[in-house]
Amino acid sequence: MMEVKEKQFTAELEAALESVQTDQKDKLFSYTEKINQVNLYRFLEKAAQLAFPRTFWSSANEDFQMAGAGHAFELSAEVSGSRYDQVEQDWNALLSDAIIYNPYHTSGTGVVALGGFSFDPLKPRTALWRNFPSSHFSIPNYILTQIDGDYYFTINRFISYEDSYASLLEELQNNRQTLLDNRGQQNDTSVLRIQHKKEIAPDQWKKTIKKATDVMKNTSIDKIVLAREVRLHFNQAANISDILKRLVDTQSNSYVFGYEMGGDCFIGATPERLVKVKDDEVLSTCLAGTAPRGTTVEEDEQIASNLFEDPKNRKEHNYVVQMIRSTMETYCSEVSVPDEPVVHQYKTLQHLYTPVRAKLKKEHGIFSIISGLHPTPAVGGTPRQDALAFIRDKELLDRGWYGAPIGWMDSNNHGEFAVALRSALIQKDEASLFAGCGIVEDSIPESEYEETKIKLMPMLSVLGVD
Ligand SMILES: C=C(O[C@@H]1C=C(C(=O)O)C=C[C@H]1O)C(=O)O
Ligand SMILES: [Mg+2]
Repeated sequence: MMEVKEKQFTAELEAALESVQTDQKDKLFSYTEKINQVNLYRFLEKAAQLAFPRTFWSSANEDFQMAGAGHAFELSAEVSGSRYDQVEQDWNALLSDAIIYNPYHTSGTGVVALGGFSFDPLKPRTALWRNFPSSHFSIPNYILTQIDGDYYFTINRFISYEDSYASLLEELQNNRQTLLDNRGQQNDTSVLRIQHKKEIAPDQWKKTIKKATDVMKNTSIDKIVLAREVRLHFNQAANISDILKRLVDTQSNSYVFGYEMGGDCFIGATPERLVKVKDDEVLSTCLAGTAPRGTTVEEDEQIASNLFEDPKNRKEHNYVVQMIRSTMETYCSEVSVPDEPVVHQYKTLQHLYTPVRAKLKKEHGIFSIISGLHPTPAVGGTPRQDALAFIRDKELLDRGWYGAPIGWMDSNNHGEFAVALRSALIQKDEASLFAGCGIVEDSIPESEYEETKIKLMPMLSVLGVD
């Protein structure tokens, strides 16, 4: 730390400790500084060496990235109905007492909570997701933020009145030094290989699709999203920071996330924004309807125009648009949705895409919108409750955090959540991958199966070779 900054830091820390002791109340202390460039993946490696659980977020165009180390404070709610309210209340309570030094007021610096929810709190949790509660947010102890090429470093420490100034200072300065030290061994050069790949009950999955299409022919259910799991076994423990880097490098137009809990890490590169809030500006995305990429430009364009014209894919997509538009109208004004989707291209596939823009009504925040939107018919179905009941009853998978909101929010009430698709739960030398499809009345099980394969490809390719 430069001399002048160090003085500032020690003065702020001292004042924070004094405030905690005077009020006899534990408080979160947060200190942000601007720093020179630091490699985010190296930061994550150092965090692992210090045994800190890690968090990571990279926005779709990579101009905003956060890497977190440790949990200075955790927000978690197991209650199902009001889990969004509970997290929001705890977050507001934490902020109301927090002692924040942050001259930059830049999104994603200072007191930032990263976290997410499970897909369906009413589905019994299995051992697979034992480390991931129904909702969990972390205010990391240390956050490295990159915005448009500028770097910020935040220290968050929950201070108790029993803490001593000298040991606090030593702890924070030592960790800061280790985490921001860009030297040391380069990333592991050993090659991760997939030794064993097991598709979990693919035939039964296809049968469930048939069941769903039968149900849709005879009831008012229009769409049900069904997902399946692939379990991998590697030659060695997977290196999380390497995999996150590979996802960022290879998956353009995608949010890359990582969330570590109890040694397991949920990672993904998802194309789907659920909601972004910056001041009163709200953005959401309708994404559904899928086709592969072509091998030539002509073939690619032909596939895209077929996708755009295809009634079955347009149907899948329109259910999402209708639902997101009506939900946004509840919480926002000036909701603007184009009449037609466009085709967006990703590494291995193309999607129908409709962006949504709106202005947040004063009485609402990001959590009201999340609670209204999740699960959209892109991951649940329509009508929502009937589709969810079918999934809960018939899908073999414990989705855990797959298909659910994952993201961040800060003390300026800025935040963004994506839908956790194209994702995997890494458990040392094993991993579970997830992919699903929007099933409508005219879905063909075999084609939906092929669709899941192209959705699994990006994750399989960064996790090694067969
Ligand atoms: C369910 C997933 O993706 C969803 C399903 C899609 C579809 O069926 O066309 C497309 C995008 C998402 O809405 C997934 O990737 O697992
Ligand atoms: Mg589809």
